Amino acid sequence: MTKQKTVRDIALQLLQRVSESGGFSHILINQAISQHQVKQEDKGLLTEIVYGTLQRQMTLDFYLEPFVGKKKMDHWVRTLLRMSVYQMVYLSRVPDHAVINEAVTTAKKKGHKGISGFVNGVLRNVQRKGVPSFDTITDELERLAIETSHPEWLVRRWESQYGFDLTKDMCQSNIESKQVSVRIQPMKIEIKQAISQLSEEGIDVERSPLSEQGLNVVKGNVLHSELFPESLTIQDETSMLVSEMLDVKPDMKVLDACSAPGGKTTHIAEKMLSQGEIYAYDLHQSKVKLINEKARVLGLTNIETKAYDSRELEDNHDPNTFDRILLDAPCTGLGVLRSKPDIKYHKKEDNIYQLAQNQYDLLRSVIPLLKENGKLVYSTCTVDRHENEEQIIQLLNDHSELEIDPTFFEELPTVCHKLAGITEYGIQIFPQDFNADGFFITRLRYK
Ligand SMILES: C[S@@+](CC[C@H](N)C(=O)[O-])C[C@H]1O[C@@H](n2cnc3c(N)ncnc32)[C@H](O)[C@@H]1O
Repeated sequence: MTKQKTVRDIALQLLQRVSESGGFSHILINQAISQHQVKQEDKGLLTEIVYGTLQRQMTLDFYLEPFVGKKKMDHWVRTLLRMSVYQMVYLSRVPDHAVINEAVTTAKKKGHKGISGFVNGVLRNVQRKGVPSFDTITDELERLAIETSHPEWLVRRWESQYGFDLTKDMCQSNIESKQVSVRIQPMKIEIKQAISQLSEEGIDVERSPLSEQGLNVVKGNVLHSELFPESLTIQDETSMLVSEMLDVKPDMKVLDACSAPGGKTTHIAEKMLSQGEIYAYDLHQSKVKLINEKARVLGLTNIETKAYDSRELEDNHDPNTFDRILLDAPCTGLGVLRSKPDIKYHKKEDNIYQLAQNQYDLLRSVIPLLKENGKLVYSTCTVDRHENEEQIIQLLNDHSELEIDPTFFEELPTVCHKLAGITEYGIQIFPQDFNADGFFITRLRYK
């Protein structure tokens, strides 16, 4: 790290960039770590400050309100106050005086004496008087929104769709850290062997109940394992469940219509033991390259990629072609707010309806390509009935020749059978169910 850039300087810069560009925080963090050569021991603190401040942005503004009122300030000053209060309230290992001193130094460097005096005054007041209590908010949905830092429209929408208790659990789980999981490449290592090698490397894992290739990390950093990345891929276990439910066999012809960056495509390819054929499409060449790179690292050769608009695949493939189709559709991503907390501040309710139209167009365009005895999995990483169950209801209305594959429910892992999100149209997995990403998954077939 260069001398003049401290971890907190980098954190401030990153938070500014995320809010200005709406860019994804995990990508920016990784770039900053390599660009500033952040030391190993500082990576954790940097990640914690950036994610924590983003994850709790609305809560932090609520905490600051009595001390700053409606005062106009530059965006970077607000960001500096937010990240400082985040550390004072949530990071017990960092002493308050150190946080305040560093914030004041940054304010002096970036602004002028007046600003550093203001930052000093606000933070010392927070330290002396403490942050306000949520009990002052009488409306329970507004309180939940502020307490867990979710936009109020979203909390109200979830409550109307899933009820208060589920919504509360979901909001709470969205601000906690989630389970890290990995998928083994079974052509390179057997799962038992992977468990014992990881254990020798000081990494404790448990088998995932959702995928036979999945391991949940209990202790240690898998990125440091010798098995990574050729034999291990980082992937949420709920995401693994999607490819499991596609029920592929090695000799099949498979379409993955929205496939970048290739997490599920490569899982499917592994399940097919790199045999058969997978056609993996995505809109842009730059994204398609990511799939090729993943496949290369994992040694998979049965994937043919192409930049293509999957709403027009009928021009590229004959009807009745594929044994299996996966449509892992572009969506609002409301199930992955823990990894991408910026989504909750940028997405608007209208986006749900815009994306739903796109999802439906994609669904309608891939259906004719399914073989008569084929299976089509529709999935999203979002939690919203309009993008999920309601799409399927509409599709079944418009296509009376289709039905939900009844064997889908039988094949779901036992741990899923009693989940609150199971309906006759598929399964909605909430983030709190497995401490992992929220997903909707269903499977269709011809009657
Ligand atoms: C949820 S992501 C897919 C994630 C991927 N299945 C994985 O597991 O790594 C949805 C993808 O759909 C792509 N997409 C959006 N509209 C599309 C279209 N009309 N045709 C093809 N791909 C599209 C997006 O670029 C995005 O990469």
